[in-house]
Amino acid sequence: MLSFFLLESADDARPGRQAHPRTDDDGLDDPGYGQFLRQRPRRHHPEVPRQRRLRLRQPLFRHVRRHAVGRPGDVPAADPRRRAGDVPGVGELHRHQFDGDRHPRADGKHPAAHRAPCQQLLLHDGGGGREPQTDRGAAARAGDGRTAAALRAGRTAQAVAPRADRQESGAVSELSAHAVNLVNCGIIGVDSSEQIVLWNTWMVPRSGQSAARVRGQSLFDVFPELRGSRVETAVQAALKSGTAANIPQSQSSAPFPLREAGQFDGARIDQAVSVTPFNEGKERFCLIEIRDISGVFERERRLLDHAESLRARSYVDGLTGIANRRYFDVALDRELRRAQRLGGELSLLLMDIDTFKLYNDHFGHLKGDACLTAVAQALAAMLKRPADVAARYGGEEFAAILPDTSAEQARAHANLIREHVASLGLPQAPGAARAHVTLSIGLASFDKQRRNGAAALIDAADQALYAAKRAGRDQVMVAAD
Ligand SMILES: Nc1nc2c(ncn2[C@@H]2O[C@H](COP(=O)(O)OP(=O)(O)OP(=O)(O)O)[C@@H](O)[C@H]2O)c(=O)[nH]1
Repeated sequence: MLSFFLLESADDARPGRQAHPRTDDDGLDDPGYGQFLRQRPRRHHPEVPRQRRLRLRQPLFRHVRRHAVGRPGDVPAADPRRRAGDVPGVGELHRHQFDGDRHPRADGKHPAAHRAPCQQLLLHDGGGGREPQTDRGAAARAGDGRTAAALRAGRTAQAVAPRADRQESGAVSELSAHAVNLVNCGIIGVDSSEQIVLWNTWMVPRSGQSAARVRGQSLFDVFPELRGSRVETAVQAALKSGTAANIPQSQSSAPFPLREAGQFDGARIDQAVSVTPFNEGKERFCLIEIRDISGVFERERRLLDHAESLRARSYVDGLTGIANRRYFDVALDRELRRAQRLGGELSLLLMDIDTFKLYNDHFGHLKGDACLTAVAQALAAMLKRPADVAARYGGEEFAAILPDTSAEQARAHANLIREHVASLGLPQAPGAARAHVTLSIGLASFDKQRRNGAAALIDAADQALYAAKRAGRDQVMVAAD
């Protein structure tokens, strides 16, 4: 059952008050709507005692406009999170309805006797400024073959006749009108000449345009930027050949200049737009549905960011913060293929901290970890080219990939790295060959004939590293040809 609210604003109650345009709750100029509210109580309910009228202020106006459908005695039902007491005046509104139902009036008549003529459904007409259709025939008409005429007349608000008198088709039409204004998406109807005949309540605060302002105007005058767009093509195809279309997200995520309700200078909301033709009598119309999918986009973006950060983390060594073995493998493969393709040079360094077992045994594992991290950071700091890669190869072993670097250049750079690590002055354990932490480095370079794969290159660098160890540590050895 539909609900009927009897309303009067505090301003309206003042005698002799001059009617003047009022700004509606969306901050939009909507004189018709304000006037409708002001005039209604007196015109339609002269017999209701003044003291029983509600004195509504703006917050309640907003609430009622948003939650105008319910049953007598319901708490405002459109928003289940709200209860009657949440908005000042709403509880009163419902009490008022109860009172009207339960208690006899001063003149002894049961309120049911005066309720019928007072029945009004306050359904926002999108700022149309029209009187609601109070004649019972209007509801019925809107459901029959004259819907097209009703659309042209812009009847987005419809009257509710007493239920007993309602015709089935009229009731269906009323429900449709309510649904159009309650759905959580934008609905625009255009006729065969692309003029707007339907503009639901959702559109008003997001476009900054009331139904009264846009009704009868060309869609492309209201939104000039849509000219030449995929939306225009889709609307024309719908009107000319009856083809429905979804506007692909890839072409534009926000074709209509719509923003969060009430935010006229923020970013546009992301939109899913569909265009559907329909016929009414001999005339073809087109329905444009606009759904706000900003939330979906935002969630997608967050998921992508999360996936990206997981991927990045999966390539980082947890202890030292430089690339891990997994990344080293991927990078070496990529650089080798590049060198093979372009005939370029590529050198690989394998580095090992000398007598690190002694270090660990003397200072303990935690200090050992700190030493590994310091050496790793020193190594990374020495590799400045964007394509260079410093990685922890495993345990106390590190690797460096040096693209576009010959064996001779790599040897010089390896010595700089070794000296830099030595210069850190990290104290070694007693009994080590040096008083500070040092590196041994094995070097191998890409060779198209013999060392053209990752395994061969790593093996050659490894052998050079062990040669450096055998030769006394703290030195660079180049793999033999
Ligand atoms: N603290 C710490 N120690 C590690 C880690 N990974 C490997 N090590 C230690 O590194 C040491 C490597 O020792 P060895 O392989 O015998 O080689 P070394 O003592 O460095 O001697 P040379 O390589 O011949 O100079 C071992 O004691 C490992 O426990 C790590 O992540 N943290």
